Amino acid sequence: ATSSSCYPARVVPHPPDLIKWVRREGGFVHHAVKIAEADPYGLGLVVSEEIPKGSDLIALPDHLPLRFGSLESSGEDALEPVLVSLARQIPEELWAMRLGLKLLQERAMVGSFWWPYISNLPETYSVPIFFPGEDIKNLQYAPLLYQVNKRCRFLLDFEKKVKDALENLKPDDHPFRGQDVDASSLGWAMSAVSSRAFRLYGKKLSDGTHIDVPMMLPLIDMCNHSFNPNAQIVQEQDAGNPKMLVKVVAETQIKRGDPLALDYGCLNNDLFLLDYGFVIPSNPYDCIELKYDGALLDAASMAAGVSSPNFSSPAPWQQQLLLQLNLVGEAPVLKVSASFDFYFSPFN
Ligand SMILES: C[S@@+](CC[C@H](N)C(=O)[O-])C[C@H]1O[C@@H](n2cnc3c(N)ncnc32)[C@H](O)[C@@H]1O
Repeated sequence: ATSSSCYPARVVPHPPDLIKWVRREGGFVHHAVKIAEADPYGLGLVVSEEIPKGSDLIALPDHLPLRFGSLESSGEDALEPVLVSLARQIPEELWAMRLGLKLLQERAMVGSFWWPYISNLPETYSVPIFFPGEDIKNLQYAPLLYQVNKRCRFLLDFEKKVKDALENLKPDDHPFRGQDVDASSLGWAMSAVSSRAFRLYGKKLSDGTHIDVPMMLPLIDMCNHSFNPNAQIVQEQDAGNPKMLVKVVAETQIKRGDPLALDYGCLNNDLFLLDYGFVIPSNPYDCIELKYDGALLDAASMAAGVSSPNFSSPAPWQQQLLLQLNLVGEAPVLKVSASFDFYFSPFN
């Protein structure tokens, strides 16, 4: 993923100017903020003059973020029943697919309000669900392979559910305007969301709290990631106006020509690769999961020519040590952070 540095094609070859669209829709974009090629990260935002710390860089009024909407709502923002029923079949951990359904619906709709945004999205994503089979195998690391396979299986199953749900619908009731939706378009939508959406405060509840809502933030999502960001997302509520304004504010002074960078979160490289299609060299949040699998270790030892390895029936003192190291027992997984020097050999 780190080596896939080519400029990503967009949904259409010459999409409309996103900055103009945001301004026309009542948003604010600092005059020095520009979209530019940010090799090797695709497109990005850069500044054309020095910007002081604390300056507003972008502000989006409440109607610009793309959200899924409430599954329970029956008001004017009510979703089509078929979309609600499909969304309910998506496991919580794959929340990106839910918002992905809305994205596909808007992509299929002629004259969609979000077309200027959607047409600027990358046409393809470098996430592992799109890797050729051989490359998936070459990931080698079991916990990551498990997640990739789970996502691929989900997409194939979900394709069938979507096709069944749409089979006998009248054209007017069809959420994707009669367009075919398959595992590949579902994967595109899920990846577009997982690599670009932010979880922000949704509407205020009656008890004053907010629920987290994933949303796609036009233009703001052109910012690439850094663990040393120079910008951050801020949500503001005007007095007397329940609607939220989502802003990007300069967290440091930004020099002319610098890219704008947001921190996507304290994620390990598995999550970066699965959701965003890139990894961070020397990621301080990276970790690996170890699991003691006696049978597998015996097989590997025999293949390596070790005589009577006996990993699957450790002596009581060895069993005790394995328990202490959390390598066997109730939760037999040991997470090891990449930032620590690690040396482990239970039988030495
Ligand atoms: C929210 S989008 C940012 C805009 C994106 N570069 C574009 O062309 O539309 C996130 C995507 O940008 C790229 N990206 C962002 N930060 C990166 C980084 N630090 N290293 C490599 N790729 C990065 C990855 O392709 C990621 O999925």
